[in-house]
Amino acid sequence: MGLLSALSLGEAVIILCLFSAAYTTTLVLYRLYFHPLAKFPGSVLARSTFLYEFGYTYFGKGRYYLKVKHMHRKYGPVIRITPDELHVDDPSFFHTLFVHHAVRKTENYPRASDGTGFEDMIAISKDHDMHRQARGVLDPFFSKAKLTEMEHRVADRVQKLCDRFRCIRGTDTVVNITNAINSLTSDSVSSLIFEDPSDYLGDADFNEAYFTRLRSGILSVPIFAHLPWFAKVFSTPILKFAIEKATGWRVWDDKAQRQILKSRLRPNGKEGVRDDTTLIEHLCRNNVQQEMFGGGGFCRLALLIQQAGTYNVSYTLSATITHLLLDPTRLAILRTELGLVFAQSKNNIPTWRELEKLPYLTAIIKEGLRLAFDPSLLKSTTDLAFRMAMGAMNRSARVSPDVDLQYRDLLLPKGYPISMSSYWMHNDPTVFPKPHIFKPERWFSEPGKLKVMNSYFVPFSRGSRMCLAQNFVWMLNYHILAHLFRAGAPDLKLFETDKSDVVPAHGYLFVMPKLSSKGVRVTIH
Ligand code: HEM
Repeated sequence: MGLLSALSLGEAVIILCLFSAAYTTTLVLYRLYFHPLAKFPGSVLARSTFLYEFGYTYFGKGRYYLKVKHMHRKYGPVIRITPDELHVDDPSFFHTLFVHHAVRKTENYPRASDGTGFEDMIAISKDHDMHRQARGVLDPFFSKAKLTEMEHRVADRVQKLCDRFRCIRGTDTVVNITNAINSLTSDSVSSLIFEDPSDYLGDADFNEAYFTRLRSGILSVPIFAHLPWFAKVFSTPILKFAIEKATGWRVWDDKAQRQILKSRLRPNGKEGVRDDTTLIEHLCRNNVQQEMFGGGGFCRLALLIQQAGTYNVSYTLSATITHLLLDPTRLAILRTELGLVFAQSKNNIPTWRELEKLPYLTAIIKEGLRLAFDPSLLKSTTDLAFRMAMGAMNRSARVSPDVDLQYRDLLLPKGYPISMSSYWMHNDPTVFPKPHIFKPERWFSEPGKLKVMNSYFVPFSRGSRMCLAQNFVWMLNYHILAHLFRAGAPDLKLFETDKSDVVPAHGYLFVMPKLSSKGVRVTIH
């Protein structure tokens, strides 16, 4: 106190600056020369500061994935892309990194959740053993068998979407398909979790405002991720209340609270078993402790699952639909295939099981998940080399807590995140010739080639932390595409939409097309 009061303001500022400079220099030197990852190559800025990643993600509008690829070209297949993280650019390592729990323990990298609003969960759970327990109770609910029992919930909503299209048919109304599919997906996911699900499909504009906010939320993730104090300010109770009021996100919490009460009040024996069971009821009946999902319990879990994948589904499907609408020849092949199955199925409504036997439809869905686009949209061949297929542009990281991982002659130390990007695998021209072309027929290759393609096809990741809802995503894809393109379905025509509205261009938390895109829009005839 005595020393401080003896200093003038100017002197105090100088001392503070000197102290900060000394601290920063020491930290940078430590990161460059003494850190356990110091021997791994990469640009000096990437190895010494997180600002490099922030700059390319925020100011570069989600283009760090391109910079990372550039660094690989210069420094080799294993590089250090932040002070804490290694990145591998070699598909042969994917199945070593993303492993099943029987192979070894896998933890999540907490920084990957920073800025998403789910920092407390780090997807389902950071810790390996906690994660195993949680997936142990969640996986049965998302199994193919269980989803087949709940299939009518998705089929009914697809029907509702088609009915709405029929009502609009012949008018000049422009429909935003991206928002419509977002609504369909949100309502379908909601129907798995709550007895009182959302009804965005009933909104005149398919709840455009909600999804616009979701999109701007995705764009602001880098700010919240890199400035944690900023996120803390926003999570103060008053601001939280204001944000929840403004965004309407509170609605899921309220629904979850009500659902927990309802489910807990039901008898636990056989008489409590119901056909229209929900995820929350499933957890209550299995006496799962809420703490398994962190301090927020079932409510946080419900919110996570509700929001985890709707954006991905609507982006992928909007792109697939665009490719088909721009390609009458392929669309005709699909329509012929669908005609047969609709004619032969009970009540002219095929089931998921029947639809997944259709080879062309299946190839279209796979190609949509791999997602390609037209190279003529790009200005230069350099662009072409970089922007070809979707996959997760944003990398995905795993931590091996107990054992070092071997990559060729390198030992990748345990306890540090190692990441990879499926984007480059889906985009490998040696496996997917002309990867920029949307070509479902590529999935009819001879068995040897197909085996390699399938091992490079990882839209849902692999191993113990792969997507919880991949079966659900397949089911949704089958129903939506089959009903939109069956004979007699309303005819969709693209409105002021071209491939640039679906070309992956920005690698934020989720992949985004050009930021000026208004989504895929159609008129209905
Ligand atoms: C096209 C659609 C989708 C794609 C491509 C996709 C892809 C993925 C991927 C790659 C992961 C692993 C992330 C990582 O490595 O850290 C993942 C995890 C996850 N996904 Fe999806 N997803 C989709 C849709 C959905 C939907 C609709 C839901 C919810 C109903 C969902 C729920 C989850 C959850 C909860 C996790 C975390 C799993 C865990 O930590 O164990 N996803 N997803």
